[in-house]
Amino acid sequence: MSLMSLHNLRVMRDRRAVVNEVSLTMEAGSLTGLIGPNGAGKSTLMQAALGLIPAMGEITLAGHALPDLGREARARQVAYLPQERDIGWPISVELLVSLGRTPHRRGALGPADHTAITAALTEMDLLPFRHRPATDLSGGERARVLIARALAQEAPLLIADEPTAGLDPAHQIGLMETFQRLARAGRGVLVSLHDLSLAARFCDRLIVMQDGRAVADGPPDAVLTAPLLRAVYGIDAHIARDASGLIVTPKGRAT
Ligand SMILES: Nc1ncnc2c1ncn2[C@@H]1O[C@H](COP(=O)(O)OP(=O)(O)OP(=O)(O)O)[C@@H](O)[C@H]1O
Repeated sequence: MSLMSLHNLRVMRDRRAVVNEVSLTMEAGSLTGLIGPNGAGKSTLMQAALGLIPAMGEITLAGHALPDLGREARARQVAYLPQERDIGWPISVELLVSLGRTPHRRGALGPADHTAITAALTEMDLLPFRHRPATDLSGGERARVLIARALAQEAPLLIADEPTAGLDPAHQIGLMETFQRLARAGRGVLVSLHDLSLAARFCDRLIVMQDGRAVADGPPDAVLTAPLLRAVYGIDAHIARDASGLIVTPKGRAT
């Protein structure tokens, strides 16, 4: 059974289809990158798949039609990292990460909750910050706190919208390694990215969006070709390969 399945998903904004008849499935064990230019519809697709905005089409989570699942059941099935990195209140890093456990508990935090919170803080390199107000951290550190909250949720599917934005190179690579580990442990991860080399190196599947449509879907080697990059992004790119995978370097705008 797939973790998530979208069939003919369509989202209208100002009478324009910004997600247009997209069908896809997310399987356990897959780290899937969602790529495409600004405005292609990546964030809208993610929000619609989670039921956060109105959409037409069918959305299934773990075999259940999305409308049949309550908020908690959805949150046990899928964790979401939005593109916005706002943290509204000066609560501690640890307390904020503990909110990821909300769908799993009725009362006080139990041993499984504490284990998940500590694991998420460790994974995101945040143990030294755990007692600090989350609002006092740098932009990249705050991003890691919100990622840790999503990891603490321990949902079978993680949907992350540009999670590497604002992270330094070491933490970008560390985060993609975390996602890769989660996928290898049997979870599904859908992540939108603008760094094509990161996408190529770590994802086992790439879905390319352009003008609301999914125009390519497959392994990075098959998807990231010079003609596709020219057609979708309007760039000429140098595509090379080393031991770690494809390296995609934009050279300039296509003429
Ligand atoms: N609330 C809204 N009202 C009207 N149009 C919107 C709204 N939100 C998004 N859009 C439009 O929908 C389209 C898709 O936006 P979306 O945020 O999904 O793109 P994206 O692929 O995530 O882009 P980016 O890479 O810049 O984050 C864009 O043209 C955007 O202007």
